[in-house]
Amino acid sequence: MLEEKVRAFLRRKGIELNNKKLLIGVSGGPDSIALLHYLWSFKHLFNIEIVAAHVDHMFRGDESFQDAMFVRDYCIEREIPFEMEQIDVPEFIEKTGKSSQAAARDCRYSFFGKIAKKHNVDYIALGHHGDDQVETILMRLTRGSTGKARAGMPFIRPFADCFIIRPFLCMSRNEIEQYCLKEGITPRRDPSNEKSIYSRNRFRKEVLPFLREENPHVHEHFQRFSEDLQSDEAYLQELTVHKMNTVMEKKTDEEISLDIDAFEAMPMPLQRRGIQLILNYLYKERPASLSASHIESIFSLMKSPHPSGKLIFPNDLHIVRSYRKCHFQFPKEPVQSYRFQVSEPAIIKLPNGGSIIFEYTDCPDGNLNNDTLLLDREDVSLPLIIRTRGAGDRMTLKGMQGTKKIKDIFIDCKIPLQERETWPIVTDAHGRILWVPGLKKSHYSMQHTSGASYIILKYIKQ
Ligand SMILES: Nc1ncnc2c1ncn2[C@@H]1O[C@H](COP(=O)(O)OP(=O)(O)OP(=O)(O)O)[C@@H](O)[C@H]1O
Repeated sequence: MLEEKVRAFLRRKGIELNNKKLLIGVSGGPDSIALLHYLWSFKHLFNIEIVAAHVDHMFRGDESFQDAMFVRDYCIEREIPFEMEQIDVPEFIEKTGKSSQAAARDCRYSFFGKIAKKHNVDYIALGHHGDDQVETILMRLTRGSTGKARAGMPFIRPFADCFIIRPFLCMSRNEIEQYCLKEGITPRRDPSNEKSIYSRNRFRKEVLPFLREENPHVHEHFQRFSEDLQSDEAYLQELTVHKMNTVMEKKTDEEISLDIDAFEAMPMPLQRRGIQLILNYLYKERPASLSASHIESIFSLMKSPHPSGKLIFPNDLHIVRSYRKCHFQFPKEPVQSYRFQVSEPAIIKLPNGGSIIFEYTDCPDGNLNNDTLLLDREDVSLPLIIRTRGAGDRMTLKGMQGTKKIKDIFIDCKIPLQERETWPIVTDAHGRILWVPGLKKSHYSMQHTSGASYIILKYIKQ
């Protein structure tokens, strides 16, 4: 019996309808009219308040208006408050370019949200049933969905300050039809439910009969599968968030950097979810063209024997591997190359976020590491030039014979590709490279010898 099964299902899901207010989305088809009837007939027993809501999508002219009238009349006869709206979905499709199903859904849900607020309801109940669930799961698996999308429709989810629930997920289409017959309800039939142009209808007609033949209770097993997968998924998701916070750095809303070694030490199921997490964070709206093969290509990039490489994803998301780091970012405005001249004490702010401090000193203190350069005031030709790298730049390193390419210094010091473009280089007035701040000094750099007068340059990285 439908009544007992639904009550047991709601009990198992921990939903207490007593003293609650519900909005029911009623299309006039068998499932939602049966749901309305079911909740209405238990109104006093449950002590619930119900409101019915119908949207005329204006797809089928007078026929769809008659659906609305059917639901309205049903409600008037039973003194059920009724809300309806005619929404010009064909016009909405024209404006947005959405598919007819997606457009109708968007319009419907925004109406539900509005009416749910108006009546201050606890739940919005929809008529999706177990066969819808089987179709949804199979369609999503066939299309290649990931994560919790594979689990189909949730029984409950938050929506517009209340919750959407689907009390009929435990029932088959056939059981609902039987209930309608028993209760003397003659639902409206939407002819588009028969059209094979819709993928759902093909699953309904071709796949469902086979499964039902194999096992008449197939929808119950799919529903269990859906619930188990959703709870496993929620748990793994929580673990993933926790772990990912230790291996990635959110630099901005549009940039995340990942430590590859720490990431690869995570268990594989968390790695896959971790990548999804990054993509969901960066893509505010996930592009439809993003597929499982994109995720695979990120793993290949990180595992590649080459220390650097780049992928370009939909909407121009760049994924750049540089040594043991992987950067996910939407490219910023390209940073222009720069060139500053300095011949007296000053602080030069660099476009890469760092700065260089120019000072005079007779008595430098502190340790003279690669972030500090000491020059003899008598020897150096001013102005000093602070600029980005140029093709063929070379310098003579302190304590070494011959010259070395600046490019090789960046490679030896494992400076990520994108940082090299904006890294400062300091030369004297003749263009001789004196210093690659933070990395290497040339043989022009001095050790402190008392008595002389110096220029001291300090590099403060971002
Ligand atoms: N035009 C509508 N107005 C109000 N609610 C709707 C409308 N269309 C769908 N719904 C709600 O969304 C649920 C799922 O819709 P879907 O389009 O998948 O099914 P349906 O074939 O319309 O189902 P039904 O047999 O209830 O007509 C319906 O059961 C109903 O609760």
